[in-house]
Amino acid sequence: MSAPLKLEEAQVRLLDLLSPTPASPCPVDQSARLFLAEPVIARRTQPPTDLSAMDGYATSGDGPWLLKGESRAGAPYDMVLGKGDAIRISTGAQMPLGADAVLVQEEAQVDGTRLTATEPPTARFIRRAGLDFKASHTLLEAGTRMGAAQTALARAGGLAEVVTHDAPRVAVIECGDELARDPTACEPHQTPAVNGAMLAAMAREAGAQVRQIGPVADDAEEITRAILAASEDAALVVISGGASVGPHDLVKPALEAAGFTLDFWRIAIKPGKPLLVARRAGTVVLGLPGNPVSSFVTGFLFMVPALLRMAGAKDCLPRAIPMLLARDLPPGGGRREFLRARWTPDGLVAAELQDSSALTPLAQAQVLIDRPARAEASEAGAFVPAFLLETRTYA
Ligand SMILES: Nc1nc2c(c(=O)[nH]1)N[C@H]1C(S)=C(S)[C@@H](COP(=O)(O)OP(=O)(O)OC[C@H]3O[C@@H](n4cnc5c(N)ncnc54)[C@H](O)[C@@H]3O)O[C@H]1N2
Ligand code: MOO
Repeated sequence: MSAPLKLEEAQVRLLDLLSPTPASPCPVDQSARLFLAEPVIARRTQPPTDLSAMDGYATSGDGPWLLKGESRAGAPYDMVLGKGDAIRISTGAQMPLGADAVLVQEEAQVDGTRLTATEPPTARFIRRAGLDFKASHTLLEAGTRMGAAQTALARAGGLAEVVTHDAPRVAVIECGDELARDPTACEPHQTPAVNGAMLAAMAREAGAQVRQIGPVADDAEEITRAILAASEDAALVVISGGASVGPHDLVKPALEAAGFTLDFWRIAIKPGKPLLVARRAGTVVLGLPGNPVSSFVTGFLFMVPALLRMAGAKDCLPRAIPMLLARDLPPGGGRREFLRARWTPDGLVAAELQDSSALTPLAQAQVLIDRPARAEASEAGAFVPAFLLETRTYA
C-alpha cells in the first residue's frame, strides 16, 4: 500500500485529468456563474467623452460667468464655451467643449444669468474620457467567473453576448446499506442519507448540473451498475462512502469491474484520508470518504476545484487566508487537519467537537482552519491559514 499523497499533489493530479467543457456564446445577462472561454474586449470607451462627476456648473476660465444653457445626462450642450461662460450640468452629463472645470452646486450663487462661486471650480470633478476603460482593452480575461460586477462591465463595454464554457455535468452517488433515502422514515439501524444531497448542493453552488444517484447498497455489482449509469453523461462521477479498508468498502472493486483504473488512493489529511481517484477514457471518478464531514471537506478541497476546472476557471483551488485566532488552539496531530471553525467578530473559534461524523459544528462553521501536521499550540491573537467556506475563494 503506497503512502498517502500530499494534499496539493493529489489536487493537481485530479485537475490534470480533467478538461474544460465546450464553449458557446451566452447572453451577458444570463452568464452569471459561468466562466469565460474567451476574453471580453471593450467595444467602446467608457466614458466616451469627459463627463461631470457632480451636479453644478461647467465653467470656462475665471468667474464671474455668464450662464449659457444646460447639459443633462443624455442631452448634451452642443456649443463651445468661451472664457467666462458656464452652463448648468448634471452628474454624468457631457462636459461641453471649452469647459475646464466644474463648480459644485453647493458653492455656486446664481443671479439671473450671472454665476459666482464661494470656492473656485475644479477639474477634479471631471471624469475624463476613457477613465474606466478604452475601446479594444481587455476587460475580463478568459477563465474569469461572470457575476454581477462582470455582467455590468461587459455591458458597459458594449457587449450583449460573451463566450462561456457550458456548465459541467456531475453525477453524485452515495452508497451504504445503512442509508435511509427518506429522512422522515429512518429505522433505528439506519441513518438518514445526507452526503448525496450535501455534495449535490455544493456542486450546484459551484455551477454544475447534478444528477444524484442512490443511496446504493453495499454490493459491488450494484455500485458497478451505478458507476456505469453515472458515467453515461457525466465526465465527473463523485461517489461517497465505501472508500476505506473494511470488507464492505466496495468502491474500489466496483470501479475495477466497471473498467476504471485507480490513479491514487489516500491523502495525508484529516478528515478525508481514504479519498480515491480513478479514470476510464473521458470519465473521472472521485471517491470521497463516507463520514459526512470527510465528504464535505474533500468535496470542498477536491470536488469543487474539479468542477471549476471543468467549468473553465483560471484558478480552481481554494486559497487560504491568514485569519486571527480568538481562542488558543492545541498542538496539531500527526495528519494535516482541516478544523471546522466559526468566524466571530473577535476572530476564529475552532469547534470543540472535530469528529468527522459531527454535522452540528460543520453547519455552524464559516471557516476551515488549515492545521499542519504536528503543529505547535497556537495562542489567541495568532494568525492561522484558513479557508472561507461560503465565498468566492476559488476564482
Ligand atoms: N481500519 C480502518 N478503518 C477506517 C479507516 C482506516 O484507515 N482503517 N479510515 C477511517 C476514515 S479516516 C474514514 S473517513 C472512514 C471512511 O470510510 P468509508 O469511505 O468507507 O465510508 P463508510 O464506511 O461507507 O461510512 C463511514 C461513515 O459515514 C456514514 N455515511 C456514509 N455515507 C453516508 C451518507 N451518504 N449519508 C450519511 N452518512 C453516511 C456511514 O454510515 C458511516 O458511519 O473509514 C474509517 N475507518
Ligand atoms: O479521514 Mo477520515 O475522513 O478522518 O474521518
